[in-house]
Amino acid sequence: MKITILGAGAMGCMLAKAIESPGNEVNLVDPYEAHMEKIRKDGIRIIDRTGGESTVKVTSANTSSENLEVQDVVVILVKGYDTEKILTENMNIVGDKTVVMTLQNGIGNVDILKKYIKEENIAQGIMFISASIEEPGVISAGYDSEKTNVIFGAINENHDDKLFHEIEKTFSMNDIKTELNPDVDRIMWRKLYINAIYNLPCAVMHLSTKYTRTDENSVAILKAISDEFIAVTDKLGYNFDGDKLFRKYVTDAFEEYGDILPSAAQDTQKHRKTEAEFLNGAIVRQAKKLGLEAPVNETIYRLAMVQMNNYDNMFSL
Ligand SMILES: NC(=O)C1=CN([C@@H]2O[C@H](COP(=O)(O)OP(=O)(O)OC[C@H]3O[C@@H](n4cnc5c(N)ncnc54)[C@H](OP(=O)(O)O)[C@@H]3O)[C@@H](O)[C@H]2O)C=CC1
Ligand SMILES: CC(C)(CO)C(=O)C(=O)O
Repeated sequence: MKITILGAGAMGCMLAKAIESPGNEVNLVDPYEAHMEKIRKDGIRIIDRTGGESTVKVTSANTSSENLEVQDVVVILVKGYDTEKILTENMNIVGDKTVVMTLQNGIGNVDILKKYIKEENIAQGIMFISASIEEPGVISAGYDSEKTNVIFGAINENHDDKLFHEIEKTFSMNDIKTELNPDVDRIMWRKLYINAIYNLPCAVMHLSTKYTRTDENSVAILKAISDEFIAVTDKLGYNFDGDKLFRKYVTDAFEEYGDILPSAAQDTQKHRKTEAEFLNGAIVRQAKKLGLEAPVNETIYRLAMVQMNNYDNMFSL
């Protein structure tokens, strides 16, 4: 299978690890020239946070897709604010049957894909991996190889089911497990719960997950975000158990992501944009559509926007 990953940052490189096998062509496209050059020369070095290292070899790693043919699958793994740009820049590798898949966090990327791609060719999903670029060509990552790490699904019943099952196999070549799941919409909202309580709150508080869970004022904010999320998702018909989710991810020890810097906090540290629109911003948009209010999500979203619009104007701590 010919697969191109548009956006070969932390998660794009982890997906390359999932696909690498002699039968597959894996192409990376990313504007980070030094990163692409290092990967072309030495492959991707992946440092597992629980110990161990591996090297992933890809077919090509370039800043542009101009030399690539039409692909079987194109996966978008840039940050949400770059989705439209990267897709429109690379339509040369998208053919009539190419599956275009978003594995980005949050809600809203599919609506962007729908503007350019037939619905039966769109796939959406989510990755249960935490990773960051340490230096060009080097990724540090944490994931549980006993669990499913990537879940994806179709958005339209007229999709090519055989091809989607082939993709499931192709994306499970190594110790990263990928699952095709008909309930992917619900799973994406369920993942948004974790991102909504941690990504922007950690970004605006400048704290890792551990300290947002141990300060009582912060816990009160996380609880309010959680309650509003549950009101919205109840109205969408998902009926998540809010108390159980809050206990699992906030009150009790949260081993998987015990003390990490979520991707939006990493972005803030580097004075980059965050995916605010696709995280708490998406909850606010959905609440409005449903005639609900989500004032705490809206405040966190707006604080994150103020912060990312004013990196140059801030005093330092
Ligand atoms: N990191 C994590 O732990 C997790 C991240 N996610 C999600 O995965 C997605 C990707 O995040 P992540 O891998 O962390 O992000 P990174 O910042 O590590 O990587 C994104 C990459 O996309 C590149 N890019 C941006 N615009 C373009 C373009 N026009 N053409 C080609 N490449 C482009 C970026 O380059 P440049 O830097 O030059 O802009 C960057 O290298 C996000 O939706 C995130 O929320 C999900 C789970 C966990
Ligand atoms: C849940 C978490 C924090 C790690 O996978 C994440 O999705 C992110 O960092 O954006």
